[in-house]
Amino acid sequence: MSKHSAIKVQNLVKNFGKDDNLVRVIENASFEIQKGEVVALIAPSGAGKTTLLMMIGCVIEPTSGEIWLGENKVYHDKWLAKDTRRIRREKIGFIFQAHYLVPFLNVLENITLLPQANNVSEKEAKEKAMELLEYLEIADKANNMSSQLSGGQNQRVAIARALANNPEIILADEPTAALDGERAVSVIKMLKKIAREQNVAIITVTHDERILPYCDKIMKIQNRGIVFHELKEENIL
Ligand SMILES: Nc1ncnc2c1ncn2[C@@H]1O[C@H](COP(=O)(O)OP(=O)(O)OP(=O)(O)O)[C@@H](O)[C@H]1O
Repeated sequence: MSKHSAIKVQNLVKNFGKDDNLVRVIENASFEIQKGEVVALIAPSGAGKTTLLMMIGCVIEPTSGEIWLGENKVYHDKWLAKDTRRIRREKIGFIFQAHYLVPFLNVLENITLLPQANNVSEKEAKEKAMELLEYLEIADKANNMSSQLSGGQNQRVAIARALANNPEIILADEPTAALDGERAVSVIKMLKKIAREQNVAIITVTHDERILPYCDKIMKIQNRGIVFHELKEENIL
């Protein structure tokens, strides 16, 4: 296990159901993603992108195999940690296509919600949130409600929320799908900056060709396994 490794997966298998209803989604997938890397996960609908992301995020239990997050082995044919929610809270930031900000809380409150649930003081959580909003150039919206923000602004708030716990890994499920070209590129550039400056590994599920040139690698689910493509124009989709 190298100290630069953020995610390592070995012989991962995921089936849903059994007998006649058995659905084989992932079979013997093995790969490693380094800290600071931005990886695009692409595959046809139903190929298992969300399932793979949610297994890495300790949300869906694999059928078998091994998963390391940083230096911690979290899964080996069963969860090795008693409390997977805690791993999730401490190590992982999630960003979704729809931003899922809480509508009756303002921007600042949305970002401080999780750190406060993790026993960070209100003052400290707010300071960190303001720092993130400034970094994402949206500090002037701190006291606005989500409904008063544009799609791109809400998505930046969702990124700030995902970063609020200093995660080692960000898992994003189509974060730019709802955005026009310019905003999509601005969001992926932001994610790349975060990956580089904060040494965070990012996997982003995407159907969005516009953002691929900003990723370091493309990871595809093919024949229920994982293959990587370096980013050369002719390999894109
Ligand atoms: N809880 C479940 N029970 C049974 N089958 C499931 C369950 N969740 C997902 N599946 C099946 O697993 C496969 C992979 O689903 P998944 O949502 O991971 O695909 P995806 O690549 O993210 O698709 P999309 O691009 O359409 O979002 C699909 O065939 C789906 O029907």
